[in-house]
Amino acid sequence: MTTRGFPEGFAWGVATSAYQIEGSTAADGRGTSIWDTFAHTPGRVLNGENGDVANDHYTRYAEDVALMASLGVGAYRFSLSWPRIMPGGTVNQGGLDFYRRLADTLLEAGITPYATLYHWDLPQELEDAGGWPARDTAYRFADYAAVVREALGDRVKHWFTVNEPWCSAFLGYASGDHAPGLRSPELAVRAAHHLLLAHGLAAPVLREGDGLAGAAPNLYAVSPASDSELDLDAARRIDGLQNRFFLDALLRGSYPEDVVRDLAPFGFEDVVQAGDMELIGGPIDFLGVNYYSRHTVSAESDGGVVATSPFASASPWPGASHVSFVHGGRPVTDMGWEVDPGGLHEILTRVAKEYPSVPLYITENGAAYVDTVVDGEIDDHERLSYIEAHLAACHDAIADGVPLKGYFAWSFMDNFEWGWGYGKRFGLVHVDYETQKRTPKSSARWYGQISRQNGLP
Ligand SMILES: OC[C@H]1NNC[C@@H](O)[C@@H]1O
Repeated sequence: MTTRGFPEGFAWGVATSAYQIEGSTAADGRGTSIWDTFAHTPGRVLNGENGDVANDHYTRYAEDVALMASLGVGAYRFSLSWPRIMPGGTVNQGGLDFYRRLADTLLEAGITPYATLYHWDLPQELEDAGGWPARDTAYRFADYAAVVREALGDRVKHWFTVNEPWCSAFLGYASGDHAPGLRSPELAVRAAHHLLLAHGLAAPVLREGDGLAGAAPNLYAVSPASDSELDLDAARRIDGLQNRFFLDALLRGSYPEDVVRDLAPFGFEDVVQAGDMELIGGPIDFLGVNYYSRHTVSAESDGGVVATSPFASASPWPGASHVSFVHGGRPVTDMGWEVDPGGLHEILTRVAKEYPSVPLYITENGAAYVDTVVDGEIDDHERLSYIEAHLAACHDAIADGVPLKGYFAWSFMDNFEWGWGYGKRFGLVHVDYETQKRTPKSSARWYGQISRQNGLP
């Protein structure tokens, strides 16, 4: 019974990424990624865990697609492993063949493939040549996009260029919490621009013919801890780096002046070259929004940090010194992130109101909670409630005129949660890593029902 219907054709999906689930990191010609290197470096990932095996999805993809279909989801957002497709800069048919098989299996099951080209697993040889701080990497990404479009464009029509460029740039090169684990704000601001330039160069390639493309930034609702001038300015800085830097560039073709000013001490103005912003702000068919929580920002430096790794790290916020994050009193997930579905409504209506109109997808939304297996069942009512509340926020946003076209739950199944290893479970489907047994949680069955009925009770 649906009392809150979603628009006809709304895409109900689940999402994953290559390094987090595939395993088989040396199979069929795959090259090394920066996450292979990072995860095998002691002290970078909890318990020394890595993606060598992960969910063994590379060999179990058909089983996983059949499980998705049995649940009733209609779309699947996955990522392509760049080092599997172009190790050492040369095309690897063995890697492309895997994604051809995956796309064909999805289509045969009636599931629409949505492919992300970059979900953080840069080929190591490109990092050795300078990584995202090096402008040439953006052009190598465009070459990769052309190979992918040629090989998979007959099967895949929906493309996302880069996933969460904020994470790749600021966790990878400023805080060091993510691969390649560097701690240089100067490198981070260069990386942020070149990830967006990579998007700008690749989007026209992916949009040739009947291709549809966008990017998938991670956006947060942002509030000051108080209405003091210092807290208001701290919130401005965080909102600028987390949200407006990416939204303005992608949707307006310019960077916000206040953020450019904040980043000037890190050499940011030298990074942008003539023509870059026209490329970055070029036409897209949709924008992905990855949303998890709200930042409540204080100018007091004795507050907390947003946990992005179990290890002590440097700040991922160049130019935002004396900033800390406080809890607003809401329940938190196993990641320590506040549950705030109102923040999703806030972000969606803000993008729809303040930026040129573009169709939106929730490309990631979900929650980690500690799951307990009882007689082979997992009753993950907290995760189900989290998703239900955020879907209600989506429904309200659509009623308020937001052109929301779909929702991808993060994640289809438990997987490698970066610096946290396998200890944080976001999946609708439970994975026993000893046996690789998949078990749908109560949230999976509920979500599949919502998908089939295209609406909330
Ligand atoms: O932290 C949960 C997710 N957030 N966005 C990127 C994904 O790779 C993460 O697993």
